[in-house]
Amino acid sequence: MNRNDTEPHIAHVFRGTFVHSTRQAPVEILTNSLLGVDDEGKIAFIEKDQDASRLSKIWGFETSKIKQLEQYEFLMPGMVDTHIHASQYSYSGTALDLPLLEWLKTYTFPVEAKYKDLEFARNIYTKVVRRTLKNGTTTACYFATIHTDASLLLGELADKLGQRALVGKVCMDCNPKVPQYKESQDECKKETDRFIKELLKKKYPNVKPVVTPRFAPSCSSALLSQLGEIANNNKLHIQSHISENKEEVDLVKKLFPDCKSYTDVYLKHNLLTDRTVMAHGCYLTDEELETFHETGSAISHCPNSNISICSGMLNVRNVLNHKVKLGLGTDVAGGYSPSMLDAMRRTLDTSKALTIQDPQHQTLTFEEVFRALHKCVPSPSALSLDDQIGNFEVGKDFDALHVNVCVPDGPVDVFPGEGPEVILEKFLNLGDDRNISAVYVAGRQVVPFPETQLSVGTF
Ligand SMILES: O=c1[nH]c(=O)c2nc[nH]c2[nH]1
Ligand SMILES: [Zn+2]
Repeated sequence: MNRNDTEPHIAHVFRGTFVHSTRQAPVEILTNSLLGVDDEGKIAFIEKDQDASRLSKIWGFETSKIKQLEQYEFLMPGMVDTHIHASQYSYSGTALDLPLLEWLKTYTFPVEAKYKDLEFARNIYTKVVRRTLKNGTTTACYFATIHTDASLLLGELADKLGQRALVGKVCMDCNPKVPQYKESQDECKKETDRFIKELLKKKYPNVKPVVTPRFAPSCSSALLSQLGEIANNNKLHIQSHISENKEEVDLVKKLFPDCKSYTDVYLKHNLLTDRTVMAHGCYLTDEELETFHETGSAISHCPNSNISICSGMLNVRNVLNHKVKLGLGTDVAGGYSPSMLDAMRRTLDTSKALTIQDPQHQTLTFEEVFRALHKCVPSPSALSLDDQIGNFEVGKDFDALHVNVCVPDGPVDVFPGEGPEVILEKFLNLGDDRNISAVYVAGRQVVPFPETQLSVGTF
């Protein structure tokens, strides 16, 4: 068959093992298969077929260009961090000794205030995008700070380094404990409008704005309403925090006495939509989870943070039983690790801790958590990007990790007779960035970093 010049051409063909989630199965492993990516970065074919010459004729590629994956190598979809504070990356791994509200006042707000300085912002934002990409995060849902220009810079860096991202300029007009770190309601509205307009004007293919009220305690009711209106008028994503710790839940009750729950605060301000991602949710009641289900809003489970600053333990099984969309988040820097593999492990640990407390609790399986790593079907994904990413279906963007479980001096040992299921489980439980040989976003190889990007910032 002759292919028309206007049709996409094949940019990459891989042969070997591909692991992903489908509507039917949380883990599907295809061995001895071929996966082709076109020059628009989309998956052109994935076939369990040794007949490369037939496919090469149909698609017009040379079989000599096929990249062969070896015994301990596989491709899996890129991981999606549904909640990460790019602005807190500089102190990740430290400052984990206070509960949420004290932690915000003591560590977080003073650091975030520094992002007025664009050179400071450039250095940290470059590092967080690179670190997360290297660890296999192909999509990140970022909180920046209240500063519009630094938030735009984060979008520019994600685009340049090749990460898919939702970027949020943080909105907060109440901060009695650190009053110098906030804006007026009017500034929040104007700056959010400017942020959205300028970011969209850049036409970055994979970087979009997300409307970001920090959380109910730092926003007036008037600001929440305005942000709901902006998000709904422009069909934008929304991100915030909800029910992370008990003191915060009590504070919200006092601040919003007319709302029957924390969820009701966001519902009343039109902030719960099928493009909303709320982080934590440890103390949501069944009734609140029903509201999440009805509105199509998602929860970002951030287990490292939940444990590190002693916030609580989200019962993910209960969330799934309510058919609420669920993603995983690192929540750097309340969570100390920027790695989504860590988020997966902490998710399993928390689920097991809940089973220790209550043997009736149905522990999550590693397969279920694997699905949550890249937000796949059956329910629309936490970030509602399912038609575009999440697995290796034909037509989706090729966001993928090339994993090699057996690298010299790596963290994983393999033994004879171990098949792809074992190799996958070992990578998920024991692997790290040394096992991620390459990262692709929309077909573009973004890790290893190109030589031109090897030098980073000044400090
Ligand atoms: O873990 C968190 N990190 C934050 O920065 C934050 N702000 C409000 N609530 C929060 N929770
Ligand atoms: Zn957070």
